Amino acid sequence: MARRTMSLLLLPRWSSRMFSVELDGEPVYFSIQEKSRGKEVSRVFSNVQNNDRCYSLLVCSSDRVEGAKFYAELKQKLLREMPKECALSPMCSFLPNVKDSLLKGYFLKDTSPSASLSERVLRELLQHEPVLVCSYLRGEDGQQWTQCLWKESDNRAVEMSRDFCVVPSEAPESHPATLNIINSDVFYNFEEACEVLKESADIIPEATSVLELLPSRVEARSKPDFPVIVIEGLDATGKTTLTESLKNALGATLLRSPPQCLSPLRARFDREPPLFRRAFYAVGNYITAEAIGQEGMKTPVIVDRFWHSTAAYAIATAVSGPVCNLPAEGSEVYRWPTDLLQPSLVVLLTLDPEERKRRLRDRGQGETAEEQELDHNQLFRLKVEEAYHRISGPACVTVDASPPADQVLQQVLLLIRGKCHL
Ligand SMILES: Nc1ncnc2c1ncn2[C@@H]1O[C@H](COP(=O)(O)OP(=O)(O)OP(=O)(O)O)[C@@H](O)[C@H]1O
Ligand SMILES: Nc1ccn([C@@H]2O[C@H](COP(=O)(O)O)[C@@H](O)[C@H]2O)c(=O)n1
Repeated sequence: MARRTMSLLLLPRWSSRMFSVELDGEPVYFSIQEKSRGKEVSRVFSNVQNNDRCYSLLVCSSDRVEGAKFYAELKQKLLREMPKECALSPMCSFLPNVKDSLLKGYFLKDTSPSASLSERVLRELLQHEPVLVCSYLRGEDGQQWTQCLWKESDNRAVEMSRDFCVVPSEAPESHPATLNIINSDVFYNFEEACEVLKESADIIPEATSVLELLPSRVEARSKPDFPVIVIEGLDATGKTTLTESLKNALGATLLRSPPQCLSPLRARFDREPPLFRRAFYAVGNYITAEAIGQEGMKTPVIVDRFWHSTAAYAIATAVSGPVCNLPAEGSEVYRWPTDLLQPSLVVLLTLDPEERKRRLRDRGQGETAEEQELDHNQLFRLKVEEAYHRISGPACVTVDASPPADQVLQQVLLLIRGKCHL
């Protein structure tokens, strides 16, 4: 019932929506108009042959947990049930500059001989799942495409609503994913991240175990007496090596985020869709912050990954395409959470990609799916690094991690002594 309410609510602004289909990893934008102006064909349809059929499916649930879970399952469901000749491209729809207006889904190009199977699958999805379904029809001139939003009637049959013409569109000012980053991919206070875990407890029982480990609320603590130094960087840039050496050199306490107590639950959340995975890492920072608050009264504290990692990986994953698609420097998505302890210094270790790969190979350990993505996808790696640089309050200080380990240590000790008077 919630799904239908949402669909109807969307319709009044349906014609103001923009659409984006990922072609070769790049978003291609189009919008819809009541009357066709000009004959320009959207690039989305440039390779569609006469007998091919195109559809779009957008997940629209008023319940974010249900929506996130269903979106994650949808691809497998479509691959399983649609004709094997049906190609899927990620797509989304959004109202330009309207926060939280992003709907994610798939664009389908079906080249199978008959429409019957795909239309049956889509009809069933429309009736039972939180989705909007559209089909695209080629105009009589063979050029212009129209978009028809499907709707249910009497709980069964599928009718088409009024058609709109598809027109190519310029890229919006900011990548559409930016509209939904706050509180879906990145959480800017403890309560918001906890709320996701509470809402997801029915479908992810481990969320309850995480909640039990959390402080009941985040207390406004006074700053620790000793400096707190965070070491950040992509995997295999030398964080573990450096943090261990710093611990010994400074007589410091070494902590990490996520903290040890979350280790048994980590693999479970790494398999979950971004909403849940990011909330898990977000609350991990608050557990580590509690420990920093206590240990920082006794010794300097070194922290292996903290907030910069949580936000940078989340933003880089949410935003598709090249680095220029990231939210601009100064965007609110790069701000530090209001209630999270601020370190005295954040050091970002950077490394030439080839050397990083060599160290990964030499280490010979397994990689997480996200780490494999870093290896295979140069764009993703660049986006993570750029997002690291753009996060503020505190900003990170970059250190070249390519010299031998003892030289990197000396370089960072110099920085610490300069900044933290140790
Ligand atoms: N400065 C250095 N020069 C050469 N090799 C290094 C240097 N620092 C670390 N290494 C080696 O590179 C590999 C990766 O280092 P390390 O495990 O410290 O990275 P990491 O950033 O903690 O990785 P991850 O985030 O994946 O845990 C290790 O085999 C380590 O011995
Ligand atoms: N504070 C953190 C720490 C880590 N992450 C996520 O974990 C992955 C990298 O961690 P490794 O321990 O394998 O180096 C990466 O996928 C980050 O998304 C995080 O979000 N926040």
